[in-house]
Amino acid sequence: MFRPSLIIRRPHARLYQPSHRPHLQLQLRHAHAQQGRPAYKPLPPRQSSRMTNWLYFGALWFTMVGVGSWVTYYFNEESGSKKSATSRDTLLRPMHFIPASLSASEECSDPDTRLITLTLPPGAVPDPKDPIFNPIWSVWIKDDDIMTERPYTPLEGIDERGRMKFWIKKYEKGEVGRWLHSKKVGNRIELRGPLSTWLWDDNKWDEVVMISGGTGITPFYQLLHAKLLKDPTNVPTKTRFTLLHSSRRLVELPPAAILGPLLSASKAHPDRLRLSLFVDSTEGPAHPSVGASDVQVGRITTGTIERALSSDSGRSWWRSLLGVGSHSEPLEDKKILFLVCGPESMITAIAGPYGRNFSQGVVGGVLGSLGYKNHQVWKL
Ligand SMILES: Cc1cc2nc3c(=O)[nH]c(=O)nc-3n(C[C@H](O)[C@H](O)[C@H](O)COP(=O)(O)OP(=O)(O)OC[C@H]3O[C@@H](n4cnc5c(N)ncnc54)[C@H](O)[C@@H]3O)c2cc1C
Repeated sequence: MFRPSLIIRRPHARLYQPSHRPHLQLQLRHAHAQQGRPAYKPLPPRQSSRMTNWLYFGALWFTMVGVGSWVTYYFNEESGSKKSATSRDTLLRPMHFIPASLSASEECSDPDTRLITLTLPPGAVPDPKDPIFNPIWSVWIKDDDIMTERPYTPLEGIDERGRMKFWIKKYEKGEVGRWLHSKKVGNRIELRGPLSTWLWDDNKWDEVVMISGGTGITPFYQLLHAKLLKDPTNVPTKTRFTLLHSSRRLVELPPAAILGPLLSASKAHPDRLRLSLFVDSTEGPAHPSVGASDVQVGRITTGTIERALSSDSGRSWWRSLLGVGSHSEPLEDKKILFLVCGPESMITAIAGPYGRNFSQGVVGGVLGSLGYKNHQVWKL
């Protein structure tokens, strides 16, 4: 997901794909002009008398006034519907950029990342209950300076006031991430969306295991926020979630705004959510809300997946997940899904490389060695 090869560089022409509506309006005007032509056709010559002339000019006058009134009325009505069509166009939509305002930009313990909040203008806020906002989705944010766009994941979706919060990383030579970090509160940022990243089904999986690295946690946080964190009293799915997240150092772990709710939910509902954090090393600057005792040191391997799934479980959950000691159901029939998102090297180590042309490729890496098949693994 965060591999540079997935960065979609669209031709500029597509960024400015004009609305089809002005074109339609032009067509309508043109059509009416053509329809109007016969009204100006010279009438056939007649035998005239004074009375006939009066009747003739009277009828012509009424016709012209009538046609004129109709045309005026029609175009006024048209412009009314055009107005509402235009305002509908300002809703957040995939085909049109709309202006949002940067309403917050907060530093994180990792100086390469920021929590950025963008707010849509009131007329642009879509209905958050629209199924199109079913997790997992993202928006394209446009860097106005170089006319380049990148997808980013609203952590908590979109609220009724049009706010979307993002955890965004900047790269040393990266374009849009650095540009976003440089923006100040009040600045205008253009975006379009939603872009459905991956479709979720409340009833499809018994277990969903998410494995992320760095900002690859954002789609998983979005999913968990929608299904568990937002309203723990009304959880629409029976799926049990496990999140295994790794960062290089403590300081690079996600900010408290992300880890706090996850840690609380995993403590309050261990039967619904398990969370394990991994770092390469505990040396270096501290993280404000996570200490060395809260993390495991090392990469995610076969052993760490097994251990994470079995940790504090007296109910042998991991045994059924991994098929250990269970002969009743073949592993590939289990309703378990692994979602993997992060740097390409991590995705390859956990689930094998992507295939050609952005296809999923076969399952390899740790999950391949555990026996999981393509329908049980998705590389975001
Ligand atoms: C669906 C989806 C959702 C996403 N959500 C998020 C999110 O919520 N948060 C987030 O931070 N990211 C997210 N991303 C990643 C994001 O879209 C960008 O890919 C990322 O921010 C990098 O973009 P950039 O323009 O800053 O860097 P780019 O300019 O694209 O550069 C990316 C990398 O390539 C390197 N690079 C750049 N130019 C060169 C060069 N000339 N030679 C060699 N190397 C170079 C950079 O140093 C950097 O390491 C998401 C991606 C997808 C596909």
